[in-house]
Amino acid sequence: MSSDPSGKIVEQALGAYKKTFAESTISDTSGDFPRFAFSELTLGKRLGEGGFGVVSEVLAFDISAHEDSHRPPETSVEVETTGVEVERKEEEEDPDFQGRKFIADHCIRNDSDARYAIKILKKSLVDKADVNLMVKALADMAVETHILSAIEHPNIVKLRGVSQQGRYHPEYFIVMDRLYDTLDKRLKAWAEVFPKPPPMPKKNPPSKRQSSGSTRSTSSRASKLGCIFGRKSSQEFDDDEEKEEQDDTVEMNPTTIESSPSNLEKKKKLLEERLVACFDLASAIAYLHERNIIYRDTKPENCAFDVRGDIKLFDFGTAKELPPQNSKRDLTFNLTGMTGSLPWMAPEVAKSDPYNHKVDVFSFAVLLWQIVALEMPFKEYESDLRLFWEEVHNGPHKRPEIPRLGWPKPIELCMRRGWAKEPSERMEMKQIENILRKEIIRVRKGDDAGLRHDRRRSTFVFRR
Ligand SMILES: Nc1ncnc2c1ncn2[C@@H]1O[C@H](COP(=O)(O)OP(=O)(O)OP(=O)(O)O)[C@@H](O)[C@H]1O
Ligand SMILES: [Mg+2]
Repeated sequence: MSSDPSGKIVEQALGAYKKTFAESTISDTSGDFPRFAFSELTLGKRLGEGGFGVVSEVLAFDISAHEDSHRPPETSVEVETTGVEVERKEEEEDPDFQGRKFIADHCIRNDSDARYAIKILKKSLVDKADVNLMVKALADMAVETHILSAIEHPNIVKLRGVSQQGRYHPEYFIVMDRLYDTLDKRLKAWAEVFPKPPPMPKKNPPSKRQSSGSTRSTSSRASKLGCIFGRKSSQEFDDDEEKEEQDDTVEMNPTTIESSPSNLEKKKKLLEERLVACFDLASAIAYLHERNIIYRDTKPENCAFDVRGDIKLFDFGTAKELPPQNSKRDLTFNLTGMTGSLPWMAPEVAKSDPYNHKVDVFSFAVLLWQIVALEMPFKEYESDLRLFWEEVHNGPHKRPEIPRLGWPKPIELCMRRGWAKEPSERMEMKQIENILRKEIIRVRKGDDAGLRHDRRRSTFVFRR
């Protein structure tokens, strides 16, 4: 990466960035974060890449060689000291030095794991010099920096530092916490714990569709989700453990192997783990909505687990701050259409109609279904996009299937009232968060430990 993008690209990217924060009430505090030159970083493994960005772990921040350029202008120290003491005193008092040192000193955990990662524009994108793509990529990075600098939630990735280069430089980067498995990877691992049984021979013709908003698919893991949420409801799952064990001895029943006492324990743990991930994400999105920010790209690829196993939302390039008048809920805005990823995208976004924060509720409801069902939503339309448009975004407004025997009613409610066609009929994320909290407490038989985000331990973020 060499030359600066042309003035025209910078101007357009700045324009797009400003549009995102037209009447902003959240301040960009990125100037308060420790700053680093790209040449100070020793990068390790490449952790992933998206449309614009590539993310790599940072093995070292070599701040010593560049410290001179960071030192503030000489200040007069009115005590008699030696030159070395003056220097040390200046360093100790300089918040920028302290922030940089803090990151440099903490960048490796337990002598081996990188604690931080950087996101920088993909070299191939910069080299391609496609004006429109570059504008979008630079604007996304600027938006992401602004939003991440202004928010703090235990389930949103933390910004730790920024690049010294200006925001519209191709070598601009942000430093954040290094995350591990993305949710899509974890979903596959969860699905493998209790593999999908072979399809049962059909005894009866399929019964009528049980509810509005179901898809065509009846085969799926979702239909046998009894084995994950309890056959009838998770309440009965809790109450009828013994009975269930006996029921499961039916010959050829594919759940036989899965329902030994130790497997029941495993299932419960897995259920709880997944519900906690859903609750944490709901809480993160509700937090954004309280600040008038819409996320617009909720999907498993944009969620990942940290070293402690807590889920985090990241990738804020497509987030948007709504104009303040949205305090009158359910006003809609003319925003960019087709933002996000199709299976989780609300119909109004797909159709480029005006929309508001309820688009995140739609996406979350589809994601909730995915985490419960351990299936890809709308996969039956994978090879027929036209049919997907016809049946999901238009016509019958089909939705993922909720099995006939049902999941816990509150969970079903979050799905049905989350992906309602009319945004005004969708619940608020806060309501969903509260429902999920109650559900976890119920599954844990009253234990509410760790479910108050405002009381959770959060790692220290160094700012001036
Ligand atoms: N903090 C992190 N720690 C570890 N891996 C990360 C982190 N942030 C992102 N990744 C990995 O890098 C990938 C790309 O990141 P991200 O989604 O932010 O980039 P993007 O170019 O903005 O993506 P998109 O095309 O989805 O908009 C992610 O899918 C994930 O695998
Ligand atoms: Mg992404």
